[in-house]
Amino acid sequence: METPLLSLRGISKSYGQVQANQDIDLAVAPRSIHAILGENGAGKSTLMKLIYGVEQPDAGSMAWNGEPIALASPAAARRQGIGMVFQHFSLFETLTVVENIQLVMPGAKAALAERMRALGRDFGLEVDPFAHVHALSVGERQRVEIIRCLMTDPKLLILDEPTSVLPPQAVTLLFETLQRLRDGGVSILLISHKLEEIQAICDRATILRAGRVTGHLDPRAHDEHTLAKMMIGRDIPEPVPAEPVEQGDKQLEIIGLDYKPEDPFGVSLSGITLTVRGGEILGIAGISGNGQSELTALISGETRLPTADRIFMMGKDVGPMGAAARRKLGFAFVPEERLGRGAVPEMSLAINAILTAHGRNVVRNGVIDRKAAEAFALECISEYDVRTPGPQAEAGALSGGNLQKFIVGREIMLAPKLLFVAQPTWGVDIGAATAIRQRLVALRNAGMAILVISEELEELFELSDHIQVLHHGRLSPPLVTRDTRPEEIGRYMIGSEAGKRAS
Ligand SMILES: Nc1ncnc2c1ncn2[C@@H]1O[C@H](COP(=O)(O)OP(=O)(O)OP(=O)(O)O)[C@@H](O)[C@H]1O
Repeated sequence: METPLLSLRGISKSYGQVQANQDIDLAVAPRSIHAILGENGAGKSTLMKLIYGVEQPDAGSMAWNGEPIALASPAAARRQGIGMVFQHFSLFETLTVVENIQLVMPGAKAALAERMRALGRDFGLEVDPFAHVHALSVGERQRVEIIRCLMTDPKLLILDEPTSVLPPQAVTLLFETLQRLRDGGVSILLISHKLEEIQAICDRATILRAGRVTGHLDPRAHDEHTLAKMMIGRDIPEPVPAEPVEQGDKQLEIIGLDYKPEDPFGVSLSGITLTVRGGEILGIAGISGNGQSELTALISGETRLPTADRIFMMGKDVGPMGAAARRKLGFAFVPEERLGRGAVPEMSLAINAILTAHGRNVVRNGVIDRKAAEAFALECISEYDVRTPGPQAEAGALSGGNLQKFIVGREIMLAPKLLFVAQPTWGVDIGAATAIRQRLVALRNAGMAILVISEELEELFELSDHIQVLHHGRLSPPLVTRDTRPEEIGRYMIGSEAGKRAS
């Protein structure tokens, strides 16, 4: 057998009591696209951090082209020829693309721009080097991150859930790029929860469960069902069907809302009109950056409206009200950013529960009832299958998907009349994603009004009774999901449907 580019033997890493990686063996072949699969908390990110030198293993050894190596830092990994593109981009928005590159690479702007263009041509990563980053789409920003890695001439490129932030068209382009890179001699390690993507481009896959390797295989030789079962150890649950429900009260109504954000890079909203009734799920589709964050802040109460008569919740004019006042009316909210907005990373899960659950008897006469808070957190952990040592664990120590499960669970447990969830299953594994969607549909069947913003069209089709599409700060009319094809939504997403109507 050909000498692997990278091989790991017996790699282990613990965080306190948690054995994040145990006795991992892995061989990455030259010129291959190798997927790392596993449910939330299985240890995928930890393994990538060990390979990129961000963390050090407690035990085990690594070899590069058959020679032993130890990677003390990301700089050491880069010198060896290992590059990593993180899920969260690290670009300065006010600088141009080439200025961002200059921060990490020596060289004059003109020469760097020329190299960027050459890499762009070779690998299908076209971006204008002199564009300002704030003006770029998410897909273009990701290309900049990849180019920045490629400028160091890596032999191994690590990508952590690269497609979760991309609209469908950009995913296809990214895959073409990855295949060209492989054909050009680069190996790629790819974390993804999307099995169809893995089957489309990966040559090999390694499956992790609870920190251990449960299998190495060729993903194209197995169907999605088998792969999913190997990952989560059981069959994927079936979706809950939406039952015919009598139309409930209007729990959220937005009427002709215009809004110009203070942020010069923000998106202005115009003529936003929508209604969510009890017993209904309304989905908002669209590519991020089309006004989603502005609309989300206005609905959650993070941004207050100076004018009245635009946003109503449970029949009350809430536009000028803050977030806490809206919650008192029976509104609950799961934000897109889990750390910082959804949870405070340095605090325990029990304390994080109190942040929004103070109405649930966990605070008495202004004093925190620690026992009640712990019991609430514990119930959330067991109901939503949050993998963590317990309510005293710090939120920041949970894997991304497990924290998402906790936050969604916490908000649902508040039994709101109106629930607003942004990206309900971002970074959540397929087993947990199905479980979250099942809950949402069951709550709808029980009469709750639910608003979902998601970039995943399939998810919206599974969940929503109606879909509206946000594009350039305008919302399409509501489309009845069962009478609508995904291509129609796709046309609204890129603005061609609205243009057709106007002309
Ligand atoms: N800094 C840390 N401190 C304590 N525990 C940690 C830390 N980082 C990770 N862990 C724990 O290690 C385990 C593996 O986490 P990791 O982030 O590697 O999982 P993952 O497979 O990438 O999950 P996800 O798909 O949710 O991103 C989890 O139980 C997590 O809680």
